[in-house]
Formats: sequence, structure tokens, C-alpha cells
Amino acid sequence: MSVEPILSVENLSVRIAGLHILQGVSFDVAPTGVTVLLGRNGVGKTTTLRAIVGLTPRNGEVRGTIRMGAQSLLARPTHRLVRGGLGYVPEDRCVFAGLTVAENLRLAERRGTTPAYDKVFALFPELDRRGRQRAGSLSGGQQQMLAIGRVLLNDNRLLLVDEPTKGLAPKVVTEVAEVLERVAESVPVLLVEQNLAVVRRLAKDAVVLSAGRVAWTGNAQDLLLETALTKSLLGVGSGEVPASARSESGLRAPQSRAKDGAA
Ligand SMILES: Nc1ncnc2c1ncn2[C@@H]1O[C@H](COP(=O)(O)OP(=O)(O)OP(=O)(O)O)[C@@H](O)[C@H]1O
Repeated sequence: MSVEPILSVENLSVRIAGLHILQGVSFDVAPTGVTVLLGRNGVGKTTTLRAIVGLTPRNGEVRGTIRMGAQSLLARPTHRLVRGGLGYVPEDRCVFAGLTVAENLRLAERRGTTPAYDKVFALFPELDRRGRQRAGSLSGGQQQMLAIGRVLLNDNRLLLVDEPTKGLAPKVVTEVAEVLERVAESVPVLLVEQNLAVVRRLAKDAVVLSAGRVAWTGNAQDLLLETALTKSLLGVGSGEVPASARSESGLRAPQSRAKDGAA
């Protein structure tokens, strides 16, 4: 990567409950756009994000180097990382079901900063309209919007977003992808995503994990061009992305061919 990465992960090793889940993972995240972290189920994608944001369980052991700019992230408490501009949208969304939308947002405000309600409500007008609704009664898509909106209230240097489209209806998947596309115009995103139509729409760079190791890194659009490669790495060929999803995503064909860059 010729430009300085916003995030650099080197030789990351995570052991939890006697399992060696990540076994020397190294990759960079570009300072702009979306870098997607791909891989089959259970290869360690969520474990990677959680290690970056300091949420490995207490019985786990994390080794290696994680840097955001010049700053080392390892062993720093999560609240400090978040205050330092690392935004995290977890896979299970983690909204407070018994609280209203407005209360969920208020809880995310960082002391000493001005929360960007205007920006969040411009992206998600529904959160403004539904301020008094209990978060637990929102649809899955609306909860996802709340989870993303909550993080965007504050300034971020990097966003980690874990499977934001999981379990959502196709129309809502498109809405979430649109929002992330707009978000990524101003803040780099490390995205875990299984939906290849969404990857095709959003991702510039790709890192593919396999069994706790990096199996491939490179241009995401190049990767998706190689049906046999995506099939062997992900268990699904990019050609299996429905044509409707492709045209919906408004993507153009990538210019270059995939590198044979297995790490
Ligand atoms: N706290 C834990 N205790 C025991 N095993 C764990 C723990 N967290 C993760 N694992 C195991 O580590 C492996 C990687 O899990 P992880 O959630 O990172 O995978 P993933 O690539 O995100 O999977 P998916 O795509 O299914 O969400 C899995 O085998 C999982 O069961």
C-alpha cells in the first residue's frame, strides 16, 4: 500500500478458551474508502474486529501489533479507543431495547464533544421521526440504522462495521449499503460483510481470512471478477451474485484483473 494506512495489523494472534483462533494475521486498512474483511463462517472475522477494539474476552490472549496511525491500540481499554476515534458497530447491533431511539442516541454522546445530530438525522431521517419509539420495537433494518447512527454522532478516524446487512430484507440491505457508501466518503471503514453484492458496491480493498490466517489481500473488485477464486476462498462464486443485485448496486466493471496474491 503506497499511502500510509489508517490501521495496520501485524502478526495478530488471538487465543480464546484454548483455541488458537487468529494465527498471525497481518493486513492494512487504507485511509479512505471501504476495506472488506471476508471469509467463510467461523474463520475469525469478528474475532479480528473485537481484538482491534479491545473486546477480546477476559479469558483470551491477544498478541501482535495493531496501530491506528502512530498509536498502538493493543492493551488499551475500549472506551479510550472509542474516544480516540475508533467507531465500532457490532454484529448484534447492541441497541438498548428498553430505551427509546433518542435515549439510545443520547447514551452514545461523548462528553466534551458536540454530537452531530444534524449529520445523523440527515443520513437517517427515520431516527429523528422515531425518537420516542422503543428501540426493541424497531425493525431489524431500523435497529441497524440506529446502531450506525449512534457511532456517527461522534467524530471517527476509522469505523469497524460487522455484518451490517445480516438478516435484513433485500430492500433494507440496499438502504444500509447506500448509507455506508455515503459514510465511507468521509471516514474509512473496515467492513465484515458476507453479501457479495454489497461488497461489490462498496469495497475498494479486500482481506480474506481462512482458518485464522490471511489467505488473500488485494483489490476487492479484482477478487470478485475471479469466480473460481471467490469460490475457493469464500465458498461462493461472485458470479452467483444475482444480476438484479448488481444493477441495483450501480457498479461498473472493474478495470484490472486479479493478482494471484495468496499470502
Ligand atoms: N468467546 C469465544 N469462546 C470460544 N470460541 C470462540 C469465542 N469467540 C469466537 N470463538 C470461535 O472462534 C472462531 C472464529 O469466530 P468468529 O466469530 O471470529 O468467526 P467469523 O469469521 O466472524 O464467523 P461468522 O462469519 O460466522 O460470523 C469460531 O470457531 C468461534 O466459535
